[in-house]
Amino acid sequence: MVNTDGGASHPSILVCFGSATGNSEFIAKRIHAELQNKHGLPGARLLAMNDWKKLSNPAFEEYEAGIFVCATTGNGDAPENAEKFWRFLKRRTQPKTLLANRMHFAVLGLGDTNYDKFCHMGKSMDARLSEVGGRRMHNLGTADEAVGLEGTVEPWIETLYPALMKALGRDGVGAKDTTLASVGNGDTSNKANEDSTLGVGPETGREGMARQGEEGAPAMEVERVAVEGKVEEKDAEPHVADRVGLPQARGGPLTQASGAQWVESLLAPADFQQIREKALAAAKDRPWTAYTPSVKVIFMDESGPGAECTPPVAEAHPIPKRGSPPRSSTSSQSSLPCSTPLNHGGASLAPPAAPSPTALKPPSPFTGRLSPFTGVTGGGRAAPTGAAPLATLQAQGASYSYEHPAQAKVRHAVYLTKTAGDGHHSEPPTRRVLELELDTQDCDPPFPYVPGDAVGIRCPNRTEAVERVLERVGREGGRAGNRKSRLQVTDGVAVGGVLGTACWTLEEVVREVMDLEGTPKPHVLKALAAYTQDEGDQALLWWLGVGGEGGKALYESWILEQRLSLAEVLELIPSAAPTLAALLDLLPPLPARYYSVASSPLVCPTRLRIAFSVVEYELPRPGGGVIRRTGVCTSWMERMLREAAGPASGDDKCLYTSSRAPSLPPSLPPARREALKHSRSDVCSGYWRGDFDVWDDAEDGAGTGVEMEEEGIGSFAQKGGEGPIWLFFGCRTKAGDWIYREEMENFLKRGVLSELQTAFSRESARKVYVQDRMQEQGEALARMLLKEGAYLYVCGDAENMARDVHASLRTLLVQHGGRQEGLGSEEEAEAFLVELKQRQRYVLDIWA
Ligand SMILES: Cc1cc2nc3c(=O)[nH]c(=O)nc-3n(C[C@H](O)[C@H](O)[C@H](O)COP(=O)(O)O)c2cc1C
Repeated sequence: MVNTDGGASHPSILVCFGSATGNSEFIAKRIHAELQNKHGLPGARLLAMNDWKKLSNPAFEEYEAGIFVCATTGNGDAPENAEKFWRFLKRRTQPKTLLANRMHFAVLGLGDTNYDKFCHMGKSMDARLSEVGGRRMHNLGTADEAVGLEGTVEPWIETLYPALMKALGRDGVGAKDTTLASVGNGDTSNKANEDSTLGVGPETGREGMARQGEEGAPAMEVERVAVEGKVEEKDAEPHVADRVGLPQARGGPLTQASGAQWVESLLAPADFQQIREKALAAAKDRPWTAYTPSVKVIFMDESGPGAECTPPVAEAHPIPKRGSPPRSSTSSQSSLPCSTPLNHGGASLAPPAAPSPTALKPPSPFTGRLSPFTGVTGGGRAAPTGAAPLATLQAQGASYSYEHPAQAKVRHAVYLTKTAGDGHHSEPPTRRVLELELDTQDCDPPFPYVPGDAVGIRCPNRTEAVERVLERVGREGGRAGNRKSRLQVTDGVAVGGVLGTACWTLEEVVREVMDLEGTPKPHVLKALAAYTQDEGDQALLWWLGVGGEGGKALYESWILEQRLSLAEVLELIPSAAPTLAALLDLLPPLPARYYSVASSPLVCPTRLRIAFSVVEYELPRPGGGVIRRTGVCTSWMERMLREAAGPASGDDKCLYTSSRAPSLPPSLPPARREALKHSRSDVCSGYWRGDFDVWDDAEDGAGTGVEMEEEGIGSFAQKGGEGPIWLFFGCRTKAGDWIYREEMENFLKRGVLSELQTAFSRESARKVYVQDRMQEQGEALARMLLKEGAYLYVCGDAENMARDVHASLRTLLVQHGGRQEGLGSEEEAEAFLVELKQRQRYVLDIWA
């Protein structure tokens, strides 16, 4: 959380965020920095919405302008750091004159159209601010993560600034950035307020922004910053080597981007040449925009004051405790060595890309870091509604977070999928699912978790990416050329919270903190143009960054569709050499990747399991062929484990395991302990109450969809007698990726499961999915849902599986419920399903 008040008495502008996974926070930080550094508004205050009372002037209604960036989480809910504020704002007793027609406001909502209540918070907040007397200075923006946030966010921000300046009566004053000509639809009239009284304000979604772009002045036309070849040295700090402004375009022949092997497949050189020529033509006679980073990098001198700074391991990741944490039942068990009973169909290690043979090493610390999250994962993945893990965590007094992660050791890792070479199967595996057990025993305070939690793994950037960036920032000269140089960052925008006050080495910052793997946003490319020596490269980056006249289409087809990372862009554009300050300013922090917990704290509170697919996929390559891509974190985990494990030994099922003796926590009742010896599942805290479940595991993506299976079924088992439990499970092939098969069959045999329906999509000419199996069992399912009060849990892919399952449910309800149940049409069935969701009887844990 950012301490945002800075002591200024009556700042007039608030930039507030409500964010669960960091997107809104990052956007708000960027807006705040740009207001301060580019638009001459140093009084702007940045804060998480809940922190409004911490301001030196907590009378939020007295601020002249408020910019609200808010995500929607849960089932249309406010993120935790906005909840309090939202409760305050929507209080019925709030006077209609709360904002006294004084505060000008703008709301940017973040959401995902895979969810039912798309951008519900943004829309509601926009409407409510208007209801209580705020004056809307800019259209509501609704950014959709399903198609990429930047399509809405970038134009919304571009048009926000002129609208804000107009609202403050400062048109053009203090604006250093000449992109301010476009006013967008900054209607501050009362009409704008009237428009939003229905609860959904005038929107600026993707289409809305397109319209707005047509009306506003195109950015290309207004960027007129003359830089006549001068490289300005703006910062007087020793060792700060920020080059500001654009070097003189040299003309001369285009540099042919050779592209090292790791990006060679991304773009044919011939295409590249053509593209650069187009960009040059588009950029002809266009002036450039300077870029001024708002962060300052101070390289520490070994003998100077910096010698006292603390390296990040000790200082940047202390685990803060809030008072003395109360010992919960979970945490009290945390020092016990725990069981890892392994009795499932794990595959022997048959590495598709085995490392060079080495001896098996003893378990080593997991160099990634763990941070818990409120039931969410990156990439729009949701943990089940109803779980409140972070609250649990906080109740226990620990406050691990992205910035303060815990460290864990790997105790055990095994492939759950069978692979070619395991002695049983000659077919290559369709995919590899790895189960990993992490030991959090050394965490102080304990690292608690509950079923339904997701844990974030912070992994480093790929070595190639790190090397590329180090080489480029090294061109800045001075200490930026030395990867071991310690540095501190001040006025940091994006990564400030992660760096804290510790001094990191240059290499650490590049490897662990900046996101080099994400696709760079257009504004990043535009800024990069200012750090590029070659005329063709400059034109290309600028063209991609400003959009318009083909640049936007190129950005989509070349950067977005190929999912080029920043490091790959640098590889393809050899003359681009941004400074470290620029990168720290422009890039978001490397995000944690979230995985649902696949174990139960009651079996062992200090052993935490996750199961994930090693992400590998292909994208169509422009001009034919395919581009192979791999997931950053899952590949890293697999590689790390392989390196630790050494070569596969014939009958070794485990990729990696430790020698700890298994034992169960003594506090469990004897009967329960006995039961647990025979299964790896356990009870959970009341979340799973259901009667049947659907898990589909056939899709790509890092999640497996099965991770809560143990929890769910274990919970049902414990609750025994509440009703039958049906499980629909889908994957590609029975032999290849039916993970946890043994457990499922065991549950069936023991009567824990009443029905197990499997669907294998690649076993026959006709693809069979879980929804097909559900149709076959339509009558029973409709009866359970309509008459027997069944609960339904759907877990897995959001885009295809969850949608198809939903459609199937509608159909089977009409077919088997029909008129006598009041479900004569699909619309009526849909209304019934919506109600089921509201009652938490139809719960989704899905991800795109
Ligand atoms: C658990 C979870 C629940 C979500 N629920 C919704 C929702 O109900 N409606 C919506 O439009 N988006 C929903 N989203 C999508 C987020 O709003 C979207 O990913 C956004 O970019 C997150 O921004 P943040 O990182 O600032 O939290 C949900 C995402 C997660 C992870």
